[in-house]
Amino acid sequence: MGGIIGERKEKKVLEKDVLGCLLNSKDYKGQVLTDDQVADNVIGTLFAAQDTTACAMTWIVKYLHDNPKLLEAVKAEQKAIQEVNGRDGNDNAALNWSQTRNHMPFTHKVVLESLRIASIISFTFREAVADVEYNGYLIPKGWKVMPLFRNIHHNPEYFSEPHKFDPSRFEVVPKPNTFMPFGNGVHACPGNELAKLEMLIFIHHLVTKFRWEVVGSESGTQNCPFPVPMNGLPARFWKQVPSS
Ligand code: HEM
Repeated sequence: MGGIIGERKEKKVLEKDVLGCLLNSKDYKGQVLTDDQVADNVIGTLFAAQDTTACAMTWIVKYLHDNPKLLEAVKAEQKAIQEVNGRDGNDNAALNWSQTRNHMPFTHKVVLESLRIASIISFTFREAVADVEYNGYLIPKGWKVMPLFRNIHHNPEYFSEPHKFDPSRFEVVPKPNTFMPFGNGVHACPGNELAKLEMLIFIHHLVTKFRWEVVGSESGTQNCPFPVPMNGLPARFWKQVPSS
């Protein structure tokens, strides 16, 4: 990273990508970020954005594989969209925004249920900025508090049969503060909508173009640091021949 600041002075760095924004950003005193701060932010974003979404997608592949009836329902929904896009004879017509927002209600519930069960980020930290009394306990100012999202997501009081993969439970909106795969409050995930969009697009292409078989998967979960199936999810994929 040694040369970035030097080069910044000579070249106008692109502003439209993440690295460009970081290299060009200035604080209220007009100070740019140091190379270490730029590197920290790039690594942080990769960690927060890429690994989380990749883990979520791994679980989606597993849950759909393990629940053939749900897979069929997702396929039906996605094939209907594919058919509409192929009507003009163009099999490769791209998905559009409205289709991802309005024509994937079941797939969307599959995404939410995957996020609930897998609880990719299972907890966060907050610091009490004032004394707080909660349920007869005093949390003194300055103490750290660790909300455990996974415990809330797996609490049968909020989600009946919490270990059952059941996307239909999202036909009813969960009670406030019981479903927080992207956290909550000022530090809630800014990539929330992007991540869900990526998952919908991924599922569309996965189920309309491929069939797959999980080979030799093991039960259990491994945290590296986000949860993935134990020893990964070895799978074989076949490209489907488009139906005439
Ligand atoms: C399935 C994918 C993802 C999950 C489950 C996830 C989950 C979370 C959670 C739980 C937090 C902590 C919120 C809190 O402490 O209240 C968080 C923070 C964050 N996420 Fe995500 N995230 C995902 C994808 C993304 C993507 C795609 C991006 C960026 C493109 C992103 C960027 C961030 C950033 C920058 C923060 C820190 C926010 C802050 O501290 O103010 N995440 N994410």
